[in-house]
Amino acid sequence: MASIWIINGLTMDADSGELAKKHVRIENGVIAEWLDGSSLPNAAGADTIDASGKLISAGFIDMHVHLREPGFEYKETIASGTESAAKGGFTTIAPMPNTRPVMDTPETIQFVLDKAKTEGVVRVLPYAAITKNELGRELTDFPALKEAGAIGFTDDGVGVQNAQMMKNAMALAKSLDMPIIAHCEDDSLVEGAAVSEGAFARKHGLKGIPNESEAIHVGRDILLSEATGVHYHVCHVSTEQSVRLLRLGKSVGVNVTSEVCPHHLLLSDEDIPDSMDANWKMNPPLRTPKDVEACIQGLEDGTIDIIVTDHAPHSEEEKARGMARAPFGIVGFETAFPLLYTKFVKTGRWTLEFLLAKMTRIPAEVFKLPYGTMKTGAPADLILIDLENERAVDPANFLTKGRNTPFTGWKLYGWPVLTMVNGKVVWTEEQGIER
Ligand SMILES: NC(=O)N[C@@H](CC(=O)O)C(=O)O
Ligand SMILES: [Zn+2]
Repeated sequence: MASIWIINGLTMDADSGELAKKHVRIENGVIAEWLDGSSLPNAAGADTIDASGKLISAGFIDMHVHLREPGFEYKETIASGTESAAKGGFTTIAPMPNTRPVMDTPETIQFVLDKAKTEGVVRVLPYAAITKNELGRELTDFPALKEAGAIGFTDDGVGVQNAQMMKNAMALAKSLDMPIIAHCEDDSLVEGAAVSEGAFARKHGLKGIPNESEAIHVGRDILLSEATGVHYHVCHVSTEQSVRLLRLGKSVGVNVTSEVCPHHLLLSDEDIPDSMDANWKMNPPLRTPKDVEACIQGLEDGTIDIIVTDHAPHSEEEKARGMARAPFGIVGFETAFPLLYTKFVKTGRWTLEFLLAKMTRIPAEVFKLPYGTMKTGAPADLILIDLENERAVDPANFLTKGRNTPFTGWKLYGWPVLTMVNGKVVWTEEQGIER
């Protein structure tokens, strides 16, 4: 592999918070050298990428995504999902096991890893199910799944309803030094509701999903994590009560981490249009403005560790079934960074450094991954971002098969323009996907 220079890019200095011009050399897929931007390097014989005016960041890491393959290829494939991730600036993604068949055997994990290698364009680190077929009845073969390459265990899409089952899973995961990742939802409190308890449900006379349905599992599992010592990670936090319990758990030293999605930081149930458009239906649902603010503050004070998209593509036909009958979920890769950059960084509430850390360095730390860093010697997972130009979200341009987003038409800044994984350019705004 020839060496590559990315010249004249802007990097964020973590200490000063200033953007500084830098050049970076990539050798054999690894970050080899950073040079001060004052004079151009001698790049004879190397490929050169001019990053003038663009931000250089470590590629984003998304620890909660749905690639739908095997089984739901009409919604997404490993090819289309990783292309969408690349366009969104994500270089490492962790797909959930709620596929068909469920990723609950070494063979399914191997299938996903093989497909990702041959057809994917970004790094794919799969989770395996906690219970067979995600039915909550019988644990999967944790040692064999770890051996096959699963990076953690989760029944995402559903909560593990039985506390003893969860405790057994945690004890076993702990013995293998593996994390448990939990979709927190007590089914007995939900009963088929499509939206959160709150203003929208009241206005339309709908049964609502209560906040406790999430927080009860968070509280239960923090106690079980304390009892077993396992690294316990809470999926898509959406309620003020969950944030409170996480804060308490962390304050007494429980090994608990958590994640939040852009939509739970930007939208409340009061934003759902009266048309009942199912592109506003996801699980957990959009909660009250008070919950949104609690999630933002939880992220800001470190109670919530990282940002994930919960990219959950569905077909247009499925989403056209209406609020009551459409499946839960919205796409996320191609809007995540521009949304958060525009709404939190450009408005002055967050620093750019804070947002980047929540999408790169901290997810790598939480899941002990050697990515999310621009240090020399690290894999060259690098992205370039245009912070200057405003563009409206247009699902017609998405690389995901999903068109299910509530953010259509939002005018945003911070669009990625180039994505490199292991030193290979896999996507550019100009050329599209490069395999
Ligand atoms: N988040 C969603 O609304 N849907 C996810 C499942 C999940 O992450 O819980 C899906 O698989 O569609
Ligand atoms: Zn989930």
